Amino acid sequence: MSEPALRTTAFGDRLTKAVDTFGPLCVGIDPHAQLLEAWGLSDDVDGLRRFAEISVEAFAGQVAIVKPQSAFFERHGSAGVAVLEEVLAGLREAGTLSLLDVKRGDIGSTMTAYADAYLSDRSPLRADAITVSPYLGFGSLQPTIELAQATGRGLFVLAMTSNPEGASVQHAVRDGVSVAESMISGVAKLNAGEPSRIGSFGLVVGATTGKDLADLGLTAALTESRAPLLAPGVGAQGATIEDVRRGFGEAERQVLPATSRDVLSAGPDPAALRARCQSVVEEAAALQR
Ligand SMILES: O=C(O)c1cc(=O)[nH]c(=O)n1[C@@H]1O[C@H](COP(=O)(O)O)[C@@H](O)[C@H]1O
Repeated sequence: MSEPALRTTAFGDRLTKAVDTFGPLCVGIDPHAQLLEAWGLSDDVDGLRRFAEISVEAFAGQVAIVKPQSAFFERHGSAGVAVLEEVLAGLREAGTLSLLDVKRGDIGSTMTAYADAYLSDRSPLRADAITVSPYLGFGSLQPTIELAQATGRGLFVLAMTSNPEGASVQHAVRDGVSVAESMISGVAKLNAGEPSRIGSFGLVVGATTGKDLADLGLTAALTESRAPLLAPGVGAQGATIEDVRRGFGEAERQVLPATSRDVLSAGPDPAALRARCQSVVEEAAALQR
């Protein structure tokens, strides 16, 4: 499939507007088996669909961006993936930005197919942005970069992940440059030509990594990259918004703190989910001051 060069409003521009309107929070839709049970739902496609409907109803129009995690839909097979399509369509209809968390990474020719799957205007699984893994080499992301640019979509490139195992790869140094820093430089180049405060190409930098950012001397590079910084790990993984403020230094204004279980555990009542979400939105507003 080849895509016509469509140039719509860049993702970075749309994200900047969404953050200005709703504040910087990203809420995840992660239908864990335990959460389905806690919400009184069955661990099957019917339970998944109800969970997804309630989540979209609760979060659309409340936060800057919503991040469905593909794995929790895929574990229900093709019918689960159909529910993921419904989530993405529901967010689109509500005018809420979607970030599909799929962490794709493969050789370039296969990345072309992943780009078609998630970033093409024709795909039923299209999202405003996706997460990608650059650990087959930053250059392997090129097909997704090109299609994102053509269709006004975005990518979030894994740089410093929130899990403790990530450091063994991401802190490794070659020719005086850490792997994480080389990912930041790659993204900075992509954002250089974009006019808005933040670019369309983001980085994933776990909220749990604050001390490492200082130790590796990365906060200035993060700021200069103009990348939106997805910072998962707030809540269930132990990080707080205050940790983000301390750890990201001057880059804090680019941070989208991300949380899934911490907010979802307030369900299934949509009003309770919205209330929990709003309390994190208020906390996260401190990052923009
Ligand atoms: O790309 C991500 O979103 C991500 C990157 C990372 O470094 N750590 C991380 O936890 N995530 C995702 O963020 C979500 C975190 O969920 P909670 O721990 O429930 O808030 C999950 O969907 C993870 O897959």
